[in-house]
Amino acid sequence: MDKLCSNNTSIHNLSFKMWTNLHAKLHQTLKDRHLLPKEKNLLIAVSGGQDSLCLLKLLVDLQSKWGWKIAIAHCDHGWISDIGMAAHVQELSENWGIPFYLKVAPMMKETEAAARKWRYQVLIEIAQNNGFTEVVTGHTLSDRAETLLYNLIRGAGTDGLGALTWQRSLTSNITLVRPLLTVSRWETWEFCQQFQLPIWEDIVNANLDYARNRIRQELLPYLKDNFNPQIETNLAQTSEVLKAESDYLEATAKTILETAIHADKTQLNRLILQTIPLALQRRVIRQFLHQITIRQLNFEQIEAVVNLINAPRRSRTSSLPGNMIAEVQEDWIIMQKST
Ligand SMILES: Nc1ncnc2c1ncn2[C@@H]1O[C@H](COP(=O)(O)OP(=O)(O)OP(=O)(O)O)[C@@H](O)[C@H]1O
Repeated sequence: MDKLCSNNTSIHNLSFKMWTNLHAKLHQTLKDRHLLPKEKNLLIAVSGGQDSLCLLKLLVDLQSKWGWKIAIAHCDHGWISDIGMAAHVQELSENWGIPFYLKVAPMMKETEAAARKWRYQVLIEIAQNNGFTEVVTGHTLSDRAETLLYNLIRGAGTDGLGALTWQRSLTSNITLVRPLLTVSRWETWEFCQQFQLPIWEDIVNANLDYARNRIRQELLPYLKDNFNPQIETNLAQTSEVLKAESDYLEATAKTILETAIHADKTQLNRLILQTIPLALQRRVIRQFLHQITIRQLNFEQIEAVVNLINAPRRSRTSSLPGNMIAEVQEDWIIMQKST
């Protein structure tokens, strides 16, 4: 279901146009990072929670300075816990006189991951069908810190630790933008209180069965109280640094892979790989294996192939996903089906 509602009646909440530190901070971030250029068509993803409401109010207040066209998108996952949420966001958009797009999931999404995947799909669809070039979300500095901890605990490498980025391409002409990555959840809450924004309390956020909620409500407060009051900011900054480093290493590895790979795409030249540092060897091997469609690799499997770079002739790995093995033949590491 796809629905557009627009209403240009009184914009009662928006008449209160006070300029706060958060307005100034966002305005400066947008100028410094060129995140949302002037005159763009912005589709703001609003769940109804404090972060996306804060984002919405800030962008609406900055709209006249930047000349954007703004609309709201809400995705209804069909969960019982979300009953009333879509109507709440729709009412807000009507009161504020902002065009509103609603998508309702045809079938209830069973997991958080499935819901997220569907959400991005439908946000792209709405943007594509209605000429929006930027999809904007309310992810905060606190989300960034939580994502870093979540991925660290799961054993992610540098790429996973720098996962939540300021922007990324959703399609060739639609960009996902997260302008609140230097704003904490505490700041968005205070802002919502100040402007009496009608926050929708998502009861799923209170469910401690979810690892993310335990990180937010138990682990981070513990680390804050017992280790470092600035932990959220520090983790978010670490994530920012790691993102730049992993981008650089990935791009360098890609260039090396292009010179080391054989024309038949199944062999890698060991002499070239022997001259580069271990950090790059691992990335070249991983990119190579991804290219030949071996994707779900664990640490040991990548290390087994990396070890072949300096191994004696005829060495080989044990079986890798996809029933493949890697074997040394002269100066080459060769991928083949295991027999
Ligand atoms: N049901 C929804 N409809 C529209 N936008 C949403 C919805 N849920 C979340 N969003 C957008 O995504 C942002 C992040 O929300 P949340 O942290 O709950 O999602 P997440 O699944 O953890 O994020 P990610 O997409 O990075 O995994 C919100 O600030 C909002 O902009």
